[in-house]
Amino acid sequence: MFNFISGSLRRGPSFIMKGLRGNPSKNRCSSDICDADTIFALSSGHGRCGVAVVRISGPASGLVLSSLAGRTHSRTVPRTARLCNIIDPRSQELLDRGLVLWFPGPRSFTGEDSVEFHIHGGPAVISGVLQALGSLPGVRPAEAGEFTRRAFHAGKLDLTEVEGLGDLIHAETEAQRRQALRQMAGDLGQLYHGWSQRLIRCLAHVEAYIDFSEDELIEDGVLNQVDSSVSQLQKEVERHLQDGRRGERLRGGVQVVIAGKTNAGKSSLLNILCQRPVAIVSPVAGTTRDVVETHLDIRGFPVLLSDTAGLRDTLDSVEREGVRRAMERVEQADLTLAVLDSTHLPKAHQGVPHFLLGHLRTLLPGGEDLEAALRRCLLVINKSDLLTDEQVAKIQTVLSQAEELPPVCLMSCHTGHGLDDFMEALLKQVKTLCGDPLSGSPSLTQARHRAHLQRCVQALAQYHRYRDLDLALAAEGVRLALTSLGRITGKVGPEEILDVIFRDFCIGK
Ligand SMILES: Nc1nc2c(ncn2[C@@H]2O[C@H](COP(=O)(O)OP(=O)(O)OP(=O)(O)O)[C@@H](O)[C@H]2O)c(=O)[nH]1
Ligand SMILES: [K+]
Ligand SMILES: [Mg+2]
Repeated sequence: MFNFISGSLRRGPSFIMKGLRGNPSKNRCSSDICDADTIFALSSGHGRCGVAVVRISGPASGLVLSSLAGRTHSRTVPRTARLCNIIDPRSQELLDRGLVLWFPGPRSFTGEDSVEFHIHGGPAVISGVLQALGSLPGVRPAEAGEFTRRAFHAGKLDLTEVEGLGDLIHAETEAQRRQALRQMAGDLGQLYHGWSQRLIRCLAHVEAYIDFSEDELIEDGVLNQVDSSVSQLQKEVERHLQDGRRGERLRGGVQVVIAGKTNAGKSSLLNILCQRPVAIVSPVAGTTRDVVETHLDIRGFPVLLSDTAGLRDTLDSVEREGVRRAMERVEQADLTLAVLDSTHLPKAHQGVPHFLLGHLRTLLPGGEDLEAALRRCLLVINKSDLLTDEQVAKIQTVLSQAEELPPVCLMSCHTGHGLDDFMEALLKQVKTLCGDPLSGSPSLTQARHRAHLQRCVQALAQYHRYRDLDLALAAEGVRLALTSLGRITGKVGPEEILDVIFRDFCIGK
């Protein structure tokens, strides 16, 4: 597409470097730490355990190996476990017998020379080995996250991968683990990296146009191509942003609130879901006042479940505060379980759907439209054991025909009738709210990603706004968009732009 460019390199590529500084060979990080130190840490969990792993990284790792394991690294096969006596270099006392692994840089997690000791997990063994390590010159305990930070500095991981690793360590449910693994494997980083590559190309072309179009070295069509690339990218980023917060929700847990009138059986439902008596259940209306929260794993999906005070008008100021908090929770919730006492339904069954809609109207937040609120709701008609079989059958028939209602479950916390159907309905909603972490394009998982992506979209709009007014300002928009993406991955270096210049512009050279 370019007909030029012998002239471009004569002028030099400095035009492209504006605003992009930094060490081109490494990822950048806000605080620069001294990587000359060799660091060590207990990498397995604290407390008594069968095997503990102590990790060492840095230039003195070879010294550590010879001092504690009596072997020089030149005699040690890399990445192969070997049973050794582990000795205290000060006293030559035997500390333990364990496995030793040698990872010469750059093929290690941090990119530096590294060693791992797999030792017995008793506190005295661990502290003996840690003290022996600390006695060596140039070797010190690691700061929190320092191994990962070194891996980032060495370009082994981008920021999204670092976050994925952190999420994996904290993942409590299967779906969270899947999402974290995917992010750690670089799926999200690659998506953003791909977008960055396209923007770099756009920027390079606009800058080149600014610098060389007067010399008629560039075809006119170049800017039109940039226009459509920027528009296309803008659409993709916007689509990625309109994910209903699925990835963030899966990472942080789905907020589910149980709400309804007093004595509907809300706390009974909470206790069934948790399979233990978390909240007090009693026939006294107004038993629950505070919000009672528990974490649940619903078939691999994380849920933060809250039981709330029953809704009623009351003069009791403490209960009123409870009701206020309940309403607040409903407003913030991803999903509301609206619980109702089945004996309160109208006797004329045809009137049930209308009655239920009226009930939901009083319960769900008034600010947004009811339809949107209904999508985030599951109706639970409790105490079915107090109805006759005939009544249950009639209500179920009426409900199955009521299309305007959210999913409804007729059940009993006392007998467990309808509980399986309720669990299925709940799982379905939770799954929809979290999405499938393995299918489709990877989800953004943090508010930080969202903020930078929103800035990216705004910056791309700046390109369009100034395209015909001031090309330099338009280019600045692309540069800002690029920086926003770079902030997510932690990667934005001039070398990437130089690559494009050399690849695209130096035809035949
Ligand atoms: N028959 C019957 N009684 C139930 C059922 N579920 C709950 N109850 C009873 O209903 C009463 C109220 O139950 P709770 O779970 O305390 O109701 P709640 O909605 O939390 O009440 P508040 O916290 O006061 O708003 C208790 O006596 C429960 O034993 C049910 O499925 N069938
Ligand atoms: K009660
Ligand atoms: Mg209660």
